[in-house]
Amino acid sequence: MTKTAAVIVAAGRGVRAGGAEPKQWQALCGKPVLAHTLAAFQSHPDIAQIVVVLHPDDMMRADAYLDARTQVVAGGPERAASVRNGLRMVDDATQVLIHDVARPMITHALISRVIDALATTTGAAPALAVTDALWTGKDNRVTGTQDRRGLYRAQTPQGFDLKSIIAAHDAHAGGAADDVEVARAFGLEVAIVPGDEDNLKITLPEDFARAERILRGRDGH
Ligand SMILES: Nc1ccn([C@@H]2O[C@H](COP(=O)(O)OP(=O)(O)OP(=O)(O)O)[C@@H](O)[C@H]2O)c(=O)n1
Ligand SMILES: C[C@](O)(CO)[C@H](O)COP(=O)(O)O
Repeated sequence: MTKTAAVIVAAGRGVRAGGAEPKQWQALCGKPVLAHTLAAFQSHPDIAQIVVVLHPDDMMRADAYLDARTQVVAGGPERAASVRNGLRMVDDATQVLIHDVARPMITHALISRVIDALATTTGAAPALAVTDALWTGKDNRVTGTQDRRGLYRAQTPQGFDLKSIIAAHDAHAGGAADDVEVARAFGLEVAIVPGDEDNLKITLPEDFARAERILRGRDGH
């Protein structure tokens, strides 16, 4: 029987976002970013287990947002190490969705799209095709243009057969931009799932206001 776990990576320090504390602990419509992200997975009917990967300094900060299916583990010095630590805690699933805590606008529809895609492939991840012209630049001057055809903006959750992605991470030395990079280096096939423009990664200070606008729109405000 197929069972799905989620690994929520939340061990970063959110340097680019600024603020008095790491972005995952900053408020979004009155609740920490982490609370929004966790709630989306905890309320999804097909998620059997959740592992939250926290910075060692934050190990007690998530207690108020945990439920019976949610466990905490310490992360590592880069995202890939945090993912590995999270994967090691998964013990009640055959496949796993790996998601950035910094993407709190995740919806059940997108979670379900990734889960459904895993029925026919070892990897599946959401992305949006690049629709703008692409340049290279230096010192605020355009230095060239790039062909956008075949380029995508990757999102999370990135889903995989659990044993396959564990083997891929065990075989992958060093960091990686995402888990699709690790999976493909190991030879795994990864299907592209339609992403969601609202599934932004809170990275810069201005992203909080955009996320709040989306949240308020969902609540009909
Ligand atoms: N050692 C790390 C680094 C990042 N992450 C997580 O990976 C996700 C995507 O990373 P990013 O947006 O870069 O978050 P930060 O590393 O916190 O941001 P910054 O690079 O601005 O410090 C985030 O949910 C972050 O918490 C993690 O779990 N462990
Ligand atoms: C995993 C990711 O969100 C996919 O777009 C992205 O690679 C994270 O990048 P970051 O530099 O760790 O923010």
